[in-house]
Parts: sequence; structure tokens; C-alpha cells
Amino acid sequence: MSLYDEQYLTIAQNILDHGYYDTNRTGVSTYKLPHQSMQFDLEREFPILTTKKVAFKTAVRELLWIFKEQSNDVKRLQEQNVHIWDEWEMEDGTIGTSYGWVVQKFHQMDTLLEQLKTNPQDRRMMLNLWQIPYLDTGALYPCCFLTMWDVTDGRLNCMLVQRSGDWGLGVPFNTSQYAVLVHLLAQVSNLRPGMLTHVINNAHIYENQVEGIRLQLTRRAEAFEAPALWINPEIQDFYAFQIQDIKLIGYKSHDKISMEVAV
Ligand SMILES: Nc1nc(=O)c2c([nH]1)NC[C@@H]1CN(c3ccc(C(=O)N[C@@H](CCC(=O)O)C(=O)O)cc3)CN21
Ligand SMILES: O=c1ccn([C@H]2C[C@H](O)[C@@H](COP(=O)(O)O)O2)c(=O)[nH]1
Repeated sequence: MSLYDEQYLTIAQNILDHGYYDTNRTGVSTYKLPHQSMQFDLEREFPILTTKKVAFKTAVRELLWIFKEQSNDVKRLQEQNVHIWDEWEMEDGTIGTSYGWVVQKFHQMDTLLEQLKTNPQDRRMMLNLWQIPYLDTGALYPCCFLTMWDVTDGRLNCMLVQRSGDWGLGVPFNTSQYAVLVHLLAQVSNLRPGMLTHVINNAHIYENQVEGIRLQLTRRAEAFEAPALWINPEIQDFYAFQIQDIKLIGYKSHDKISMEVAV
């Protein structure tokens, strides 16, 4: 059984059994637990759920939109048939000064790539999307707002900090997305992928997702082996990656589970 299903479903069960029922900004209440974390050795296996089908290509398209294109333009996603940001589109067609915009504004990706190349012992390597002056002019405060990077013994390790994690919809995307980012950065930095540690400050299940998550939990004993990630080995420039350069090999999963997104 895939290690991600195991860790993800253990926390899901805990939230349902012991979560605190509370209201929030969206008007859809949640069951929540503070300070959850998951950890994966990316050389061992790629973390993606098999107990439901995860829209991997959609997740990777969003990742490239943020860190490669460094765009906030929702149209760029819609052109690729990705509609996960439609509800947050502002009047100008963007998500404002959030995510990709902040990466671009502070040249954060260029800086990280340079650090990895020239000084991998650096203990100051991070991507920090939490830029206070620009929070209120973004469509949503960033949820996965911080990654910290470390190179040890030729392996690239990443700690992902997520302030708020929608267990049904956001988190399955986020873990797999950042696992892909580690693989991409490792390849262009001549490193091997290492540990991904995913920390979630407020881990919650919206009450209208409980049924879907309970269905997923019934599949726990029938989880599949994790697929392998294939990355085009010829690409050595981070900005040259395209969607067709990133594939899952042998992704076997149970059916998709539809859930509503709380706006
Ligand atoms: N409440 C909430 N949860 C989130 O996860 C979230 C937000 N808001 N706001 C901003 C973005 C948008 N995100 C989303 C929005 C929708 C899906 C979603 O509907 N996922 C479907 C498949 C979508 C598809 O196939 O294109 C799924 O089953 O995972 C996922 C992430 C993540 N973020
Ligand atoms: O990448 C993402 C983006 C968003 N989310 C979720 C987490 C929350 O359910 C909402 C954001 O609402 P806030 O009130 O701003 O916390 O979106 C996610 O899990 N992953």
C-alpha cells in the first residue's frame, strides 16, 4: 500500500474521530486538528493517493503556473482546462498579488536555483509567499506559503509549511505538487530527491466532505502500490519543463470522489 494513503488516511480518521467542530470564514463548518505532519522519502516512492483518483496533471499545471510561469492570470489555467481557481478570479482576471505574483516579484525561484547551484550548504534557502504588504491585495492568502530547502549528502530535502489544509481537496494536491517540485529542482541541480516533510497548521475536513472521506476510508485495505514519477531526463533548465515532461508511470487508483469546494 502506498505510504501516502497510509499517512493521509490515518490523519483523516483522527480528524473525524477527535477533530474539533468549528466555524470559519467560508460559512461551511469543519472538523479540525492542529499541527499535523507527514513525511516521505522521495527516493522510496512518489506520494500520491491511490484510494481515490487525484487529478495529477491538473495539480502539476497549477504548480508550473505558480513557480515556472510565475503567473497570477487565471486564464492561463483555463486555457489548459484547469478550473480550480475560477471561484477566486478577481475583476482583472487574476488572483491579484498572490502565489505566482509573489514568486516573480521577489525573484524567489531564481534566487533558490542560484543558491542550490552555487552554495548548497546555505541554510537560508526558502520560498516564502507570505509577504505581508501584498496579502490583502491577493484573492486568497497563500495556504502553502513556505518551503525550506536543505541539501544533505547529495539529497535535496524540503519542508513544506501549510497554514491551512483542506483535507479533502487541497492537501492531496499539495503533497503531490511539492513532491514534483522537489524532483524537478533536484534534477536541474544535480541532486537526488530526499525527504519531503509536509506540516499543516490547521488540518480540516469540511462538513460537506465527511461522506466522501468516509467512503475513501473504506478503501484503505485496498490501496494500491504507489506509481513512479517520470521526468524527462534531458531537461536541465527549470524554466524549460513542460507538462509533457512530467508523468506518472503505472498510476492505479480507485475512482474519483467528488467534493465541493468551500469559497
Ligand atoms: N476551500 C478551499 N480548498 C482548497 O483546496 C482551495 C481553496 N479553497 N481555494 C484555492 C485553491 C483552489 N484549490 C482547489 C480547488 C478545487 C479542487 C478540485 O475540485 N479538485 C478535484 C478535481 C478537479 C479537476 O479534476 O480538475 C478533485 O477531485 O481533487 C482542488 C483544489 C485548492 N485551494
Ligand atoms: O493550496 C491550497 C489552497 C487552499 N487550501 C484551502 C485551505 C482552506 O480550506 C482554504 C483557504 O481558506 P482560509 O480561510 O484562507 O484558510 O483553502 C488548501 O488546502 N490548499
